[in-house]
Amino acid sequence: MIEVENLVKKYGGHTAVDHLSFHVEKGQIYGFLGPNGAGKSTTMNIMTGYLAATEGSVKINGYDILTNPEEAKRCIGYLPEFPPLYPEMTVHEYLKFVAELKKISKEERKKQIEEVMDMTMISDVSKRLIKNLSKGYKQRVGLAQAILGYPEVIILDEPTVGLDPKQIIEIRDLIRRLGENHTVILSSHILSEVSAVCDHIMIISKGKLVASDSPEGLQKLKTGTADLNITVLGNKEEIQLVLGNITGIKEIAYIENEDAVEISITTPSDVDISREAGTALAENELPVIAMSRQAETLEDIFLQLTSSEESKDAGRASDEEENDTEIDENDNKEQHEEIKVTAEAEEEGENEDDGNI
Ligand SMILES: Nc1ncnc2c1ncn2[C@@H]1O[C@H](COP(=O)(O)OP(=O)(O)OP(=O)(O)O)[C@@H](O)[C@H]1O
Repeated sequence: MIEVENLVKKYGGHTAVDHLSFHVEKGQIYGFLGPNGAGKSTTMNIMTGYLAATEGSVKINGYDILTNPEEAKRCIGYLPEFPPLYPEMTVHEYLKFVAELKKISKEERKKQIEEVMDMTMISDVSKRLIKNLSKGYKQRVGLAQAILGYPEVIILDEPTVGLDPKQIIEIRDLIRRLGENHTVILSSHILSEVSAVCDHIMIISKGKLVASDSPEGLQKLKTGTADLNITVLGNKEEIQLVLGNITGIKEIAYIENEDAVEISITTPSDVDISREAGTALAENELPVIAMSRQAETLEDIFLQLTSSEESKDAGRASDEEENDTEIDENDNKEQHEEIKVTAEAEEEGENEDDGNI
């Protein structure tokens, strides 16, 4: 359904997307996960035809986004990180305008606008000016415009960013429902977000794909170990003798302080020796003054896969600003022109301007 091959995007001297390849199959929810600056928005902007790639290709249902943009774009609904909303329009006017841009037939338009407003729960604000809506409602309007025309693929860039917990749950539910009839790709820098809704997770770091699997498959990347840290009053030799009788320890290290010893123990994640170790040390009059156990989580895997790249990213923004090119503006030109041509959206209904929602 979507084939991304060897995608590269360079901003001046900086490579934001670095030979990225992946395929997206029909009818699944995909999560594009990566820390800030990993290249998620850039990739989505290229996939949706907002931005030109430096190298590589994107095919949507067999249509190349560069050479067959109209056919390819018809298959996609896109909610960018900053949705192109028109603050002076009412919600209904805006959706009507988008429906026209998407060339939805006049007969279909009214029905579809009502359906998407219903799905995104914005019918009650249809006559409000967009500028007076809260962030959560604006996001829903952005989603509604992406769904209009019922494209096969819906691409959502950080759809829950800036929303409150209740709104996040509502948007997640909506994404799950969308996943029943559409292929959905969403980006996020929060692991819990993608694991909550996605069938498949692609982890991107510094423009490269570092993992691609189901949430269950990613669990298998765990090293399968747990760390137990114990601080004991006593001497190292005595402690070594006591702990030497306990089975299940993979690795053990001791740091001697003045009158205490800090012990770091690694065990398989399904082996918990904390009770046995605590009891044995106490029975041998070796008081335990601190103990903590930590099993590896999916977060740890995400951090391991991405953190080595992150420090290199620090401070890059300023260099990039200097090197920035005009490419983006030119890429967006086509869209702006398209909007200008059809910007005579008809007035409909009253512009109720009665406060924030
Ligand atoms: N127009 C631009 N000019 C120069 N550098 C850019 C431009 N747009 C993005 N970048 C850089 O490219 C890299 C990838 O940015 P991108 O916005 O795609 O990342 P992201 O994963 O979506 O991050 P975020 O979650 O913060 O939006 C970053 O280092 C960013 O600073």
